[in-house]
Amino acid sequence: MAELKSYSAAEISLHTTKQSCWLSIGGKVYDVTTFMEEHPGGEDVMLHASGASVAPFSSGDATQAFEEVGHSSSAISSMKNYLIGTVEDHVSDDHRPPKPTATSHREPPPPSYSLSDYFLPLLVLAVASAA
Ligand code: HEM
Repeated sequence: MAELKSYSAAEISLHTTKQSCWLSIGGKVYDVTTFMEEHPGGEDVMLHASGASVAPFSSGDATQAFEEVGHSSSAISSMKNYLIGTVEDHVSDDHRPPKPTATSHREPPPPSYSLSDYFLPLLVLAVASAA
């Protein structure tokens, strides 16, 4: 597959009109200009989600808006038709910090044997052989 072009947030935010509407969803950039009219959710939601001026999505990131709708898997698979590139310097998964080494390096607890672990079977053996 050909390398996807990477776009800066500034460039993406220039495409927020009916004439040219780009959405940034999950670190990928989608040009939905031709799809807007057919979009079952309407054109306005797309314009809003792309809008650099809309407060909650000030970076023009439509990921949250897209996910909140709970789009069907067919909607998700149709997204590839509009894919034009990736977001430059994208921080994946809601700015998740780098993997904490403490949890990824958790060691299993050492096996602990108490005296009764040995004593009990021995006692059973002794009783059995005495019988
Ligand atoms: C490339 C991006 C997108 C594609 C391909 C897409 C596609 C679709 C499709 C196929 C549906 C019909 C229901 C379904 O199959 O889930 C739908 C519904 C909907 N979409 Fe999108 N969508 C996109 C982005 C967005 C964004 C950014 C929003 C912003 C909020 C949005 C809001 C909605 C809403 C509200 C509905 C529900 C309509 C209803 O059931 O009345 N969509 N979308």
